[in-house]
Parts: sequence; structure tokens; C-alpha cells
Amino acid sequence: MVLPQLRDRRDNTLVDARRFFFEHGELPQAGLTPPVLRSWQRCRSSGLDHLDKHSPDPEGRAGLSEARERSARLLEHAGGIMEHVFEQIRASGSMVILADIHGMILHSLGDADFLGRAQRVALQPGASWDEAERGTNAIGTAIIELAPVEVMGAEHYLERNGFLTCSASPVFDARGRLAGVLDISGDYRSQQRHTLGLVRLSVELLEKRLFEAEFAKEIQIAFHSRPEYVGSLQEGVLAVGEDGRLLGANPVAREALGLCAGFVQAPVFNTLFRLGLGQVLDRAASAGDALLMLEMRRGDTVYARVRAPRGPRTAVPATGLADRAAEPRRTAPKAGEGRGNDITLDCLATGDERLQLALDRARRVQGKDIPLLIQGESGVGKELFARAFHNSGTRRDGPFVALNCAAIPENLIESELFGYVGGAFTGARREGAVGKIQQAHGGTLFLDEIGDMPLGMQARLLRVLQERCVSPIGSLKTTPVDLSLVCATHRMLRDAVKQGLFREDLYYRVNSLTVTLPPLRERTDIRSIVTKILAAEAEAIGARGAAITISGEVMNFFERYAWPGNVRQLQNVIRVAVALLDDECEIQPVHLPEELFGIDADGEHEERSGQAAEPPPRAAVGGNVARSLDEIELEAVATVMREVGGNVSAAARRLGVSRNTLYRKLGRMT
Ligand SMILES: Nc1ncnc2c1ncn2[C@@H]1O[C@H](COP(=O)(O)OP(=O)(O)OP(=O)(O)O)[C@@H](O)[C@H]1O
Repeated sequence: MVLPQLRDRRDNTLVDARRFFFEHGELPQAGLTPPVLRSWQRCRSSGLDHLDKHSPDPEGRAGLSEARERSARLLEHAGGIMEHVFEQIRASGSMVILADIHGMILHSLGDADFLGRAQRVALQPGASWDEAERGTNAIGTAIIELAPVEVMGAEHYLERNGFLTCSASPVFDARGRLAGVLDISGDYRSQQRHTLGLVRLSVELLEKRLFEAEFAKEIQIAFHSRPEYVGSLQEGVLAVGEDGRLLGANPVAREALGLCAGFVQAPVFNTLFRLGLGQVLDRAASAGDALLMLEMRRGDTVYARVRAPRGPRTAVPATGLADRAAEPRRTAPKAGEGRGNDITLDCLATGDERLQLALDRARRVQGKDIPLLIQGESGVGKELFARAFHNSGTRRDGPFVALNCAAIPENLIESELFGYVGGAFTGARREGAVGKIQQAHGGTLFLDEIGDMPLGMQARLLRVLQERCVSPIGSLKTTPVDLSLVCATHRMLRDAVKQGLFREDLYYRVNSLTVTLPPLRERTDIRSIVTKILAAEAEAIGARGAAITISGEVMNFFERYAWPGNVRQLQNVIRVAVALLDDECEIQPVHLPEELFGIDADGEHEERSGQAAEPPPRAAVGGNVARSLDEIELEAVATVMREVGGNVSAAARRLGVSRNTLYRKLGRMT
């Protein structure tokens, strides 16, 4: 038997698998993925001849245009995405293909070199790649498996398709029904390992667009258990009618809420979350840009953002506050925005001793090429500190390049960091891409959440730091780089080393000097920092802002509050308060978000009057007098929070309470 394009050990295994299957009629023990094996069995049972040389005729024009009409919405949203994907794989001998739910190709964009051969196997609009006709192939098999499928070379059932390598993923519409298939096909010899990842990512984007378009007129609530993922492809999204009925949920949301794809009985919002829709809309209106925290009935707490439809809303909110959502947003820059382009270490000194220590230590290593590691809870200002360090040093005129290792998918970190040359892999842009390391040449590379860097990447990064050279993916050429490295982490890297999650040698490389930024609740300069943030926020609203002050009551509250979200939370609270001021110029307790006072599990407001509730103290009350249970509890919470570096989930686990309970304790204990 002659098999096309066979190479390396994997091909030999495939040759054996084919021999077993086609000549001896046995099931191969190795070499095939379960979806391919299942597909081969289906093809054999249906009597398909693997040596068949006849290509079924493509549908006529009429058939194609009918199929396109049926999938008009899919085509409308897929077009731009396909072009973008094609831009990235141009010149790699591949095509991007969109097929309908029957496997008929609706649209394709292809490389001229490959098109000729592809057309011979009918990879053109109108052709059907239904598995029943074409045997095992990525498009047809993905439709049956309802999952992403990769079919390489001789895995294709029909021998004449063995020169292809295809990666396909089904696309589901906003209601979880199959809408089509996106595929990248190319010559088997130019097979690339990132292709399926690129297809899946593009499908996620396409599904997101389909969802947003379908529910454009409805209230959408985006959420994730981690705040930085709200707004990303990984977020869960719900579409909710104004009566609170759930209209749609994307796959992430369905999984988080335990809903099945085509939920027949639309649940009401407050059967899924511990708040009613009206309360959520109110909170969203008063929270400005800040994320909301919502507790799901299943127990977890998520961060959420409400996206209200454009135009007038008819739902009656629980209070008038929700109406503010419709007000146009100010466009002036806000405090902390502009990401500290001209901030220096001196600007950060606002009187706290521990912060001062960190500033002094950082200043001493400036210009000495000593890597700096910044530790601290989320929101304490690690990135701002890194920028200030850069702006205060000898490389201030060079670039400051930041990469958050926790926020980008693991398989993209390598290309983001090291870059790649054109054609390095299927997803590669023709002109290649310069990685962050090279971009930071002459300046500072800031690796945020370095503890989340995958181990494989850690080895490569270590080599760069040792050799001071970088080679992009797909290139043997090394380019010298001269940069200052600053890393940040919210967790104890030493523990990650002990658990085998972080390389010890890299640990010593990146933490030549470690500075720890104190959590806001432990800082002694709250007044100064509040004044500074208020000044910036007030400036952002123009001339009226100059008169804004903070009442003594609120300032006292700020000084005693536990600030689980640190400076970021303080900044948001001040931003919201400034936005809520009408004609008055003084920020009063009534301008503070409800979250600060807590909401009980059933969504009832507590302690909400014009008066500030007694705020939670920031530190345990010591002394020799007998302490109340609350004080002891607070001390335990504070100790555990310190031990886990401010990670609320870890602290909640250790204390045996839910995250929401812990937030309430942090926010309300007296
Ligand atoms: N000293 C400060 N003055 C004014 N704003 C500050 C200060 N420190 C931090 N901020 C603001 O607080 C927010 C959070 O800061 P930053 O992103 O630097 O924190 P982080 O510790 O890096 O957070 P994460 O760990 O979540 O990435 C930013 O908007 C920043 O501008």
C-alpha cells in the first residue's frame, strides 16, 4: 500500500495502524486519537472504501447560495475573523474554511500555492465534507464529535486525502446549538503544532460575537471568578430580560451555573444569584467602572460587569441609582490611568514606613542591573511601583514593557515573550512578531504574576537572563538584549519553589532584591493617599472637582476599613463617590458603595442610612483586657490574610468559610 507524505516515527505508527485496520481488519492499539479511531470505525461500518478515488461533486451555485442564506448570521460574523486568521497564516500553505452544520464549505480563504491542490480534493465552497461521504476529516468528524478535532495526513480515512492536515472546531450559536465549523487545512508537510489552538481561539471569539449580536438588545452580565478575566474570552456571559428571566448563557456561564445548553425553563436571575436583577443594576450604576461581586446560589463568588443595552431602559430599578447607568461617561483621564507614565519613586512616598523602606531599597539598586522582585497583595500598586522604578532609573528613556503571565493563555506566553519569525507556525504572521523581551531592549521588562509562568517557559527565560540573548521561535539567530528585569507576584514564590511549580534557579535570578509592598490596611499614610487619589479623581471631572472634599466621618472610616482590594479598591470607591456627588462638594457616607457595608446573604441591605456604619477595624485590638469574640475572630482573619499574602480564596479555605463570608468579615467586623 502506498501512503502519501509519510515521515518520522509518528508516520510509521500510523502506517502500522492503517495496516492493522485496513489489511487485517483489527483495531490498532496505538497511534490514533480516540475521535479518529471512532471515525474510522464509523466509516468502515458504513461501507466507505478507503481507496475510493471519486470526489463527490460540489453543490451547484443554487445549493451553495441557499446554504449561505441559512447560515447568514454565521457568515456575517465569521468573515472578519477568518480574514484575521488568514492574515496570520498567509504564506504557510494553508486555508481557512467555514463550513455549515452539514459540512458544506460556505467560505474559504486560501494560500495561492495550496489552493490548486486543495481544489483537486474539493476544498472549495459548495463542497461537502460530511464524514459519511469523505470519511474521517476534521470538518465532518468535528460535526459528529461536537468537539475540536485534528486529522493529520494518513489519519484521513480516504487515502487520497492523506496529504492534508486539518484542524477544525465546531461553532455553537448563542443558544448552544451547532452553527457551523471553522477549520484550517494545509499541506501535511507544513503541519504546525499551534493550529488547533488558533482555531479554538478564533471560534471562541466568533461565539462571543454571535452571542453579543443575538442579545444586543438585552442586559448582559459578564462574570468570572477572577477579576482580570472579566472582559476576556474566558468570561461567562448571561443575557437577561428586564423581568429577570435568563435568555441566554455562553458555555462558560452555563458551566459555572450548572445549566444545560438549551435550558427549556428559563430560570430567573435571583434563582442563580443571591441578588435580584434590580439590585444588581443599582449596584452597577453606583459602582462606575468597578466590578461587582456577586454570590452565586451555588456558593462561589464572582466578579461581574453589567453591559446595559443602548437606548432607554424600561425596567424599574430598585432605587433611582440605576438610572445613572444611562448617563454619558466622562472621558477625562482618571487617577491612576495613563498607567503612571511619569510617576517616579519619589511620588510614591506618602509617609508609610514600610513603603519607604521598599522605596529606599529599590533606589539603591537602580542602574545596577539587579533584578527586582515586588511582592504584595493584589491592588497594592506593584505595577505602579515597577513603572516608578523604571521612570526613576537610568533606562527611563527606554521602553517599559509589561506582561501579565497570569492573564494570557499558557500557549501564547512563549510567542508573546520571545516573539517568532514569519512562518514559524501556522498561527504566525508572515512578517513575524517581536517578543516582549526584545521590545524591552534598552528599558525595563515587567513580568507581573511571574509565579504563574509555565515551567517550560521558566527554563527559556532563565537562559535569556543568563546569556542576555533571545532567539525568537523558529529562528536560530540570537539577538543580544539589554534590559532591566522587574517581576511581581502576589504569592510567596518560595512556596511555589517548594511545590515544584517554580524553578529554584530562576527564583534566585529574579529575586536578587525583593521589596514587599504593605497592604493598604496596614499603611499609616491612608490620609495622604486618599488626598492624592481624590485630587486626581476630582481633576478628572474638571473645574467643579477642585472644591471636592471628604468628610471627617468618611476619612475616619477609610482609615479603619480593612481594604481587601487595597489601593485599587480605594481608588474605585473614591471614583464612585465623586461620580455620585450632585451639587454637594463633600463626600459623605451616603456616597460610599454598599459593598463597604455588606449585604446579607438574602440581598437585604444592612446599616444603610445617611450615617457611616461603624467601619471594620484594620488591625486586631491587642492589649491585656479580655477580648471579645469579634476581636479574636478579626485577629485570626488578619493573621491568616497575612500568611496567605492577601489571597482571599486561600484565606477563606484556611478559615473554613466562604469567600463571601470572608469579604463580609473583612468589611464589617467591629
Ligand atoms: N500610590 C498610589 N497612588 C495612586 N494610585 C495608586 C497607588 N498605588 C496604586 N494605585 C492605583 O491602584 C490600582 C492598582 O495598582 P497596580 O495595578 O499597580 O496594583 P498591583 O499590585 O500591580 O495589582 P495586581 O496584583 O492586581 O496586578 C491602579 O489603578 C493604580 O494606579
